[in-house]
Parts: sequence; structure tokens; C-alpha cells
Amino acid sequence: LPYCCSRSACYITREAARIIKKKKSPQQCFYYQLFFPPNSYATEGDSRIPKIYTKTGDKGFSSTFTGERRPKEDHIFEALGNTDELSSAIGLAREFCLDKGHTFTEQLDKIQCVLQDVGSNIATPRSSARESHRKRTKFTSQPVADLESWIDKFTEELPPLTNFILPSGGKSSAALHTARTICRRAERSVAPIVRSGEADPDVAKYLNRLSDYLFTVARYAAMKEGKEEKIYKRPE
Ligand SMILES: Nc1ncnc2c1ncn2[C@@H]1O[C@H](COP(=O)(O)OP(=O)(O)OP(=O)(O)O)[C@@H](O)[C@H]1O
Repeated sequence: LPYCCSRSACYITREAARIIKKKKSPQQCFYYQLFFPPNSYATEGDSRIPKIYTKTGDKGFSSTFTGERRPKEDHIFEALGNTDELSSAIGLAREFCLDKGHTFTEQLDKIQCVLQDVGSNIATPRSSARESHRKRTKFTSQPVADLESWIDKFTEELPPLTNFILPSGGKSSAALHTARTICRRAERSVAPIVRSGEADPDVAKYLNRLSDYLFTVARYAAMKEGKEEKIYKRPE
């Protein structure tokens, strides 16, 4: 089962739960119970239309993928929230980029998918994860290598950096810079989780590389649109 930030709204998760349900009764299925607690249906016994709200988080606690209940201010939910916010910021930047016909929007699509995998890994603390959880949510190093090759290609085309540049350069570029700064927050919030061995080190590596990618692609967007990037000038 994929893990996502709005599990009850996720079509794939719903479909997967339905398949699981066919094989076992919901009461026998750990994941079904985890994703769809008993009060999560529109009407009693109707498993086709799960409600988006289960009310199980109303008291300020929520669930990890391993089924632990933790307070919502836990490092895990902080990092999950930041990753979710990062994907939203990339989604908005992507819309501006699409309007301008930029060709790298497919990369942004892939990145948003990888961020779902980042979320799965963060939401599955290794200390309470079973082998099957670990297998399903393992984060590989391939997405890091992809980012590095994309960064290298854009850098070849860009003029070398000679000044501090400020977030600017048109709407696409400025939105990508906003995503970059949110990425750095996500990275900060993931750091203690990785350091304690609760998430894969490649998750931290990915977020670190992603902010470099977003910086580079922001400059690339400005260049392609012929927009000027503001540079830092010491105030008179
Ligand atoms: N405020 C939050 N920030 C980041 N992640 C969260 C937050 N609340 C919950 N989560 C995580 O996202 C998953 C889905 O969020 P959801 O809003 O459905 O959880 P909930 O608040 O526990 O339940 P509900 O909204 O149905 O009462 C949760 O299982 C949890 O892992």
C-alpha cells in the first residue's frame, strides 16, 4: 500500500484496500484497519465511499505507517507536513512553468512522486517497522543520481555565478525559489529523524540535492524567459 498524506482521499490506497478486502475480512487486515478505521465510511457498511475525515486525529494525535500513535507535534509529522508543503509549492511552480512552456516540468512531476516516497519512508520509523514495512517503504539512491544529472545538464547551459542572486527572475523562477526554501525546511526537519536511524539516509541526501536542483532550475527558468535575476547590492 502506498502511504500518502491524505490516505482516505487517495484513490490508489482505496483501490488497494478494496483488493485486500476481497481476500480477507477487514477485521483480519492490519492495513485496512489502519487506513480505514471503523467510523470512516459514509454510511454503515458502505465500503465504497470512505469519508475524508475519520476524526481520529481530533485530539492532536495521529498514526505512523507502522501503526504507532504519536502527538501531532512529533518530528515525524513535522517532517511529513514540510514534505507535503514542499510538493504543493513545486505543484504551484510547475503551473507557472507550464504556462511558459518550460520542458523540465516532467522532472517536477517525477519529483512530486518521489516526495510521496520520501513521506512513506519518514512515516515508517525503523524502530517500530516490520521487515515488510521496511521493504515497502525503502528509499533508493537512484532519485539522488537523477537530480545530479539534471543539475549538471542545466549548469552547462547557465552563465557562471558571479554574484549572490536574490529570488526573482519572473514568476516561474520566483516560485521555484520559494519551493527551494521550503525544501531546506523539510531537510532540517528530516535531519534528526535520519540521525536517529529512523529514516533512510538517502532521504536526507535527496532533500539536500533537491534544493540545489530547485536553485539551478530557477536560474534556468529565468534565463529561458529572458528575465533578469536580481543580484545582491550592498545598501548605500
Ligand atoms: N498536521 C499534520 N501534519 C503532517 N502530517 C500529519 C498531520 N496530521 C496527520 N498527519 C499524517 O498524515 C496522515 C493522514 O492525515 P489525516 O489528516 O488523515 O490524519 P488524522 O488527523 O490522524 O485523521 P483525521 O483527519 O481523519 O482525523 C496521518 O496518518 C499522519 O501520518
